[in-house]
Amino acid sequence: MRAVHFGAGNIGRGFIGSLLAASGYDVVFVDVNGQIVRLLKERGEYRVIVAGEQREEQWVRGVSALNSQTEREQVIAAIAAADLVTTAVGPHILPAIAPVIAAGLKQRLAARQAPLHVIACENMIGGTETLKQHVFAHLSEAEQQLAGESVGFLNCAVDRIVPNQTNDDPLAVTVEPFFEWAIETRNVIGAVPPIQGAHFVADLGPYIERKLFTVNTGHALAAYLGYLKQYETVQDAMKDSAIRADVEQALSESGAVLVKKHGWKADEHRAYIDTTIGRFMNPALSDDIIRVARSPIRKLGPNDRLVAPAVQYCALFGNVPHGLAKGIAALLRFDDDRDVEAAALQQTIAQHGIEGALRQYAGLESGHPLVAAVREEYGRMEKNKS
Ligand SMILES: NC(=O)c1ccc[n+]([C@@H]2O[C@H](COP(=O)([O-])OP(=O)(O)OC[C@H]3O[C@@H](n4cnc5c(N)ncnc54)[C@H](O)[C@@H]3O)[C@@H](O)[C@H]2O)c1
Ligand SMILES: O=P(O)(O)OC[C@@H](O)[C@@H](O)[C@H](O)[C@H](O)CO
Repeated sequence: MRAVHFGAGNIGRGFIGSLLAASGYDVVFVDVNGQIVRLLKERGEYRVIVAGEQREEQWVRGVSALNSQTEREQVIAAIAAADLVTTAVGPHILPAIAPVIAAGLKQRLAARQAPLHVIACENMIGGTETLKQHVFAHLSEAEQQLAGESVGFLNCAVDRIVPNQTNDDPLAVTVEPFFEWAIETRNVIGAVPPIQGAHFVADLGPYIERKLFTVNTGHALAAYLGYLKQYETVQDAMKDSAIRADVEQALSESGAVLVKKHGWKADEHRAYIDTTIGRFMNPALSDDIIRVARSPIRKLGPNDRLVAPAVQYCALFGNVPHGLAKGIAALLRFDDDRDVEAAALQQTIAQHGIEGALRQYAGLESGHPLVAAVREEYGRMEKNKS
């Protein structure tokens, strides 16, 4: 079995590539990072360090790599011969990789009709569906029809905390022990792709929302509130009892939405929240706040981790979730100049106020009750810097 994986970064090497190799796939990583591609080619293996109560090392073997900028034809040929194409590049990169995936599909469709599955492992609702739309924009109607018969685009929810790496070996990747990969079977063509440890589900909706509105919501609160108090890592921020209480409150609010909307059992969801908070506090990891806070405009999106559960909470319960509102306010205060989205967000706020930013990026009109709550929290942060 052959898999082509776009994005040999933290989650690509630390989770997807490692699980696919363990499942028996020959994994070809595709990346634009020349050093990582060269080392993967030279060595054909790398180390995953699982950092929990014990430290465990696993070797991922039999992998290779291609540079999508300089080896485009080889990437196309690899896709044409693959059983599985996966991505972990970041939502904003999906349009950039769509042309080469489309070219691979064209070559494949001309030669054979064996099923191919495509899975985008990005933190977003409908990530693979979004990738499909970008890919289909590069195919003719006839090609789209053919692709519809043999290419299954499967949405998924992917969960494993993989921080920015500080190992001496640039290929080694330190990860947490926990992982969960829920893959929707709705668009499977033929048999589900054999992936060890993946959880195949008929309807991904409850799983992606549980993951995004718990793990990523809590992470966002810890990062944005931690940034305001000048902590460097999520682990340090979570040791601050006030931040931890704020994370807890926001997760109780998003949890109320998830339990009511999807029928997750309240006690089981409570256990899921507790596990999540334990993961944020894992003393064997050091996760930079700047990584978790990255791309605040994306994270302010109407379907993303803060605004979506907050708006749904307002609609379901008729009042405002103040913990989530505080998270949104803290996001609006994120002004680290190493992050291009943070700079653009601060420029929008300077020109149009936080109401303008909430309208433009979150789709929230000024009359929405959440806006007043965010404004209040935002003002309080100005006074207290926390
Ligand atoms: N790190 C985590 O804890 C984690 C967990 C779950 C999901 N995710 C999601 O996975 C995705 C990747 O996150 P990450 O943390 O691994 O980021 P990362 O920056 O470590 O990895 C992204 C990789 O994509 C590569 N890339 C960029 N442009 C490319 C292109 N045009 N073609 C091929 N490769 C390209 C980069 O060089 C990099 O190696 C994001 O959507 C993120 O939300 C991350
Ligand atoms: O990757 P992002 O920018 O969407 O979110 C940052 C972190 O919350 C995220 O990478 C988590 O570590 C991950 O989603 C855990 O599964």
